[in-house]
Amino acid sequence: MSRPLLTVEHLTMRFGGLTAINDVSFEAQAGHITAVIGPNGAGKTTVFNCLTGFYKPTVGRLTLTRPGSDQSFLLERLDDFRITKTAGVARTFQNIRLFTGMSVLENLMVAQHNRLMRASGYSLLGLAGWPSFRKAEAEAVEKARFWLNRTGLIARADEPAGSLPYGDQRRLEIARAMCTDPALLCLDEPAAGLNPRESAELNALLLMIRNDYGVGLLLIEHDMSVVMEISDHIVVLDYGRKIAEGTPAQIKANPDVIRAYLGEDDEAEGAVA
Ligand SMILES: Nc1ncnc2c1ncn2[C@@H]1O[C@H](COP(=O)(O)OP(=O)(O)OP(=O)(O)O)[C@@H](O)[C@H]1O
Repeated sequence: MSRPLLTVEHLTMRFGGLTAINDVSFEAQAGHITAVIGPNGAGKTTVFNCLTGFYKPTVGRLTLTRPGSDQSFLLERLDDFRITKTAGVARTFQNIRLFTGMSVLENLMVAQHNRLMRASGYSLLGLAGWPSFRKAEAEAVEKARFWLNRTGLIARADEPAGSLPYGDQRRLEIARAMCTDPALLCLDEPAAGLNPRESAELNALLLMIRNDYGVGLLLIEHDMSVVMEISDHIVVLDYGRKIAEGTPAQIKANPDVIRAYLGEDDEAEGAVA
């Protein structure tokens, strides 16, 4: 069997006297959607921040193995920009972070800045007209337009990103992350603030990315209608510890998860429907 896309081993993160993550281990596979769930303060965002280089873990090993190659990267040893560029880990944020004054298309061009600068030879002359830059620029526009098509945003390519409805901005963030050709896409609460129709569109988009591009998705989400419908595997955290992992059916039936997070009353029944 091929190696997992992501292997998290004994991850521990302490902030002074507070242990936000305590000896957490799990795997995420390429072409799968893995969700990390748990109550507020359980440590979900801290896991993402360790994976994407915002924090250096106190203890633990985070291994990313690019599919179809033997290349593995220890993420905790890479600078944050190399985590995206070399290891292929992209992320979106709980609070949308777009360049709101730039157009939708320009937001996707910025995501490809590294490739364009390389093609320019890092010089103004290069920017002005080297053939390699012009070719890279045309490819970057093509890739941006490709993802705008796939996310249903192509008609809005020239509008300022900040003028898009909230659900469109969330999809634009995902399109921007996809423009970096990630092996692992980390999404921090992508359904936050979406109405039921937008949530359903988000589910379809994430399933398309999983199915058509074989990307591994790692998802933090409180909306159980999203988590239970699209996840292949769920990891449950509580007070920084992993208390369960398994399929959606296993997680829904797990007494520890019900006690700590999902709840047993009618309200929780609705939450996991
Ligand atoms: N930079 C930091 N400094 C100190 N404490 C932190 C820091 N980042 C997170 N924490 C603490 O770590 C714990 C886990 O926080 P984290 O944001 O990872 O939880 P979460 O599961 O993502 O919560 P939520 O669902 O509310 O976003 C919390 O007690 C939080 O206050």
